[in-house]
Amino acid sequence: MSPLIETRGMTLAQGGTPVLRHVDFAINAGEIVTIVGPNGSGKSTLLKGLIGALTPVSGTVTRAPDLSIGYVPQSLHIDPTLPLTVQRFMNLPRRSKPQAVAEALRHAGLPDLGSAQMSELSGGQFQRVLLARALLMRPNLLILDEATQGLDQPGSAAFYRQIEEVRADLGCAVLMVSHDLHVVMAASDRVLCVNGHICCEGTPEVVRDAPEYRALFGSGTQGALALYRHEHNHDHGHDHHDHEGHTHAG
Ligand SMILES: Nc1ncnc2c1ncn2[C@@H]1O[C@H](COP(=O)(O)OP(=O)(O)OP(=O)(O)O)[C@@H](O)[C@H]1O
Repeated sequence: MSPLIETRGMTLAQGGTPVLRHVDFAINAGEIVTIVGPNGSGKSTLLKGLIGALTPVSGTVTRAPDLSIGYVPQSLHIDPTLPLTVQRFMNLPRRSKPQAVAEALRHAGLPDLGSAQMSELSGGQFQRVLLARALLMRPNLLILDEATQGLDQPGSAAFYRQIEEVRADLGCAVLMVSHDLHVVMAASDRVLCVNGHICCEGTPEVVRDAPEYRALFGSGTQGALALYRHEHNHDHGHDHHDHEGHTHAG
C-alpha cells in the first residue's frame, strides 16, 4: 500500500530562509503520527509542506490520488453574541444531511448537542465540534494543529482518546502537532521530533528515550507517559503501538 503522503529530501523555507531541511517522511493509511518540537522548530511549516500550502525549495512530496484531508484548527473565534447552534455551525460552509451531521457528532463523542449554542460549549466540547466538522468530509487523513490548546491535561488526554476512537471507527490516519507531549505521544503510533530537521523519530517510548529528544525536552515526561499508558490500557484493553521504532542522529 502506498503512503498517503511521502516526502524525499524535502527542504522548506519561510521568508527565503530554509527552516526545515531534508525531510524524509511518510504517513500510511490508519497511522497516528505526532509531530513534537520546541517553538519555532518548524512543526507548522512541516504541515504546510505536507498539505501543499508551501512548495519545497528542494526535494519531493508525493500525495495519494485519493488523499482527503480533514483539518482541525487549534481554535476558532466565534463572536459570543452571535446566535449559532451546533447544528447550524456543522452546516457551514456546506450543508450536510442531518444524518451525516448526527453521525459525525457521535464519532466525535458528542451525541446530543445539535440544538446547543456554540457559545455555551465547554472548551472540550467546542474542540469536538471542530473535530466532527472535519469528519463530515470523510477524510482518510485527519490533521490537527495544536487542537487541545486551552484544554487542561485531563481534557487533552480525553480528546486524544477520542481521536484514537475515531481512528478505530473510521480507519483514517491522523497527523497532529501538539505541545501536550506526554498525552499526545502516548496516543501515537509514531512520533517525529522536529528541530529544523527531523532529529529523531519512532514509537513514543523510543523518542522519549532518544538523547536528541531529551536534549530538547529533558527526561521529565517519562512518569506521565507511563501513567497515561496505564489508564489507556484499562480503558481499551488493547495496544495499537506495535510499530518498530528507530532513531537517527541529527
Ligand atoms: N510567514 C513566515 N515568514 C517568515 N518566517 C516564518 C514564517 N512563518 C514561520 N516562520 C519562521 O519559520 C520558523 C519555523 O516556524 P513554525 O511556525 O513552523 O514553527 P513551529 O514549530 O510550528 O512553532 P510553534 O510551536 O511556536 O507554533 C520560525 O523561525 C519562524 O519564525
